Amino acid sequence: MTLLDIQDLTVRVPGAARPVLDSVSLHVAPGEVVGLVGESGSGKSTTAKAAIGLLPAGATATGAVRFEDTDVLSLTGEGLRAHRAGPVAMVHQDPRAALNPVRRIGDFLTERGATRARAAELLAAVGLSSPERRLRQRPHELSGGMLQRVVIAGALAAEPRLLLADEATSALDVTTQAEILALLRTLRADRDLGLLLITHDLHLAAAYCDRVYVMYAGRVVEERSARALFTTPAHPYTRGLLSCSPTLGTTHPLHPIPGRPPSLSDTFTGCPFVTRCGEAEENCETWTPARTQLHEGGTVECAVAPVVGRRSARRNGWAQPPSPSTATTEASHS
Ligand SMILES: Nc1ncnc2c1ncn2[C@@H]1O[C@H](COP(=O)(O)OP(=O)(O)OP(=O)(O)O)[C@@H](O)[C@H]1O
Repeated sequence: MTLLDIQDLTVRVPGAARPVLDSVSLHVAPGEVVGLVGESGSGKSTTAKAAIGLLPAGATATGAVRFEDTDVLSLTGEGLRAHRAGPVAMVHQDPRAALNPVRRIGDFLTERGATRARAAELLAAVGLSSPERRLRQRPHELSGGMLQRVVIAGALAAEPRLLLADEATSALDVTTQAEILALLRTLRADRDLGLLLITHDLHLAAAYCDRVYVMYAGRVVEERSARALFTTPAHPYTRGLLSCSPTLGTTHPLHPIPGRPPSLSDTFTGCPFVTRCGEAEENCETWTPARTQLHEGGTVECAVAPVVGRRSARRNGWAQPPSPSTATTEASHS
């Protein structure tokens, strides 16, 4: 069963030379923790917001966003409000932005439909001690980590089935970050909650998620189980992300990916990553890579990456094949 099912979602905004999202497909099942990873501007937040029917101003969308039996993109008015207030909840980076500084924590939770007793239960469920006392406190009396727990309690008030966490731990110190991520994992296990974890940190996603989608320039360039992504990353961009982010206990030098991600005014005829890729070949500038199914599950969108799981390092191929003399074409075309 799938909770959230996004199929070939393409989103365009006025004035942009290329789509913000380009044929994005993504799914989340109940009780699954799914990571969405990529540099700034790759389209992670736009993808997550599409799940609550929130598109950029003036945007046009093609493709489908389904939540259980609901066609999210066709929702309007009361139906859209009910969708956002009910089965899907979103938690952002800065908990202070979500909380009114002069209102008590109890007010924040009761405004979300919880009774006083239920509000105390929710605070206990997110690991806050002395919940009755917390209900009477104001945001400035709590630390950033405690406030993020309050915001998560507020998100749980409507018993959501999917939680979208958009850089929800990025502003916290590492210890608190680990505690909040552990809390989210506990909540998904206890409540069969689907969790979409948006982060720029691939190591963090690999540690906490079941599956991970890697986004670049509005496209999903790799989708794998977290373990496979971490041990045998297929896309040169994924490998670049792994080698430029530090991990505890390793001393190897970091290798930043050269250049910058493309802006919405940049267009490409071939692979969007070609100008930053150390493995690019001539055809990569001209031909769109095919989205290839990997044998052990998942997909990669790179023509020159070896197909993971095969004995021989054969190529994935192109959506539109270049001349037969220069590449092998055996991919399942997207
Ligand atoms: N309302 C909007 N109008 C125009 N462009 C937008 C709008 N919202 C997002 N964009 C553009 O779409 C692209 C993707 O943005 P998005 O916020 O989804 O990326 P992201 O991967 O979440 O980045 P970040 O990690 O910085 O939040 C960016 O180039 C951004 O500037």
